[in-house]
Amino acid sequence: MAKTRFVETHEELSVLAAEKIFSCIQQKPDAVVCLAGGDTPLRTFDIFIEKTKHHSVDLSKITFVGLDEWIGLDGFDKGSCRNTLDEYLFSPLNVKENQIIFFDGKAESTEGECNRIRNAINRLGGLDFILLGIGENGHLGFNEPDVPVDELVHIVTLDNITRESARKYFSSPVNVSKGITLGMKLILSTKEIVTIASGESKAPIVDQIINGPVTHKVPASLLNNLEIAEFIFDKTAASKNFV
Ligand SMILES: N[C@@H]1[C@@H](O)[C@H](O)[C@@H](COP(=O)(O)O)O[C@@H]1O
Repeated sequence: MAKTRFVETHEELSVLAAEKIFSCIQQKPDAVVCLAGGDTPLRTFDIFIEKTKHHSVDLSKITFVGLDEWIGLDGFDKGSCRNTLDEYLFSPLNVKENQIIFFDGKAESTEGECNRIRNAINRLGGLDFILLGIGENGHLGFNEPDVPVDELVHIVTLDNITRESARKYFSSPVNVSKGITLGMKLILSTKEIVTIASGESKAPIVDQIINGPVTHKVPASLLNNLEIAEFIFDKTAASKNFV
């Protein structure tokens, strides 16, 4: 069974999540780490950056892997997953390009891009740590409800809730209908998984994850079966279950 922690605030959630990433890289200075984009982890990144600077941690052997990207966008597009990670994590930490494995959502061949990322992660022996957010529909990365769970890396047609929520990341309208993402098979085989959710908009899906069945209709619920997985929910996201 996964562990579930309830904390009062987004700040507490961020401190805990940052500690998890920090402890992983301290134990394994050449860890392969995947950190989701989105809004929820941004404060986690700040705290992680402060900690690494405070302790003068050498991150030069860490590999950072991207979780997902909107098809049609790349790191130069403000609001893309890569652009967010560049701004909030990679640039402040001075991470070198050869330490980053990230999807190019503008690649000529999307299947080729899936293969490139799949092979790169395979060569590294898989992921040591992943920090995930949860979509309002329960998605992880871009693994939408009902996606096949036996994929390592794949292209997904985004559902309406995801397209709708995309608006918060972009200052002008973007037409995104597909995403490229690490698949559930790869995510679930990660050695340590931390999943965070904050905000009232996540309360209904968090309630389903806590009280509903483990089902591929709610991809995040699949984490419930894993010992190495931990959920951290703040009071706003877990309002129906806060203890
Ligand atoms: N595809 C991304 C996910 O990688 C992210 O973790 C999730 C939650 O995002 P947020 O933290 O902004 O709520 O949805 C987005 O659509």
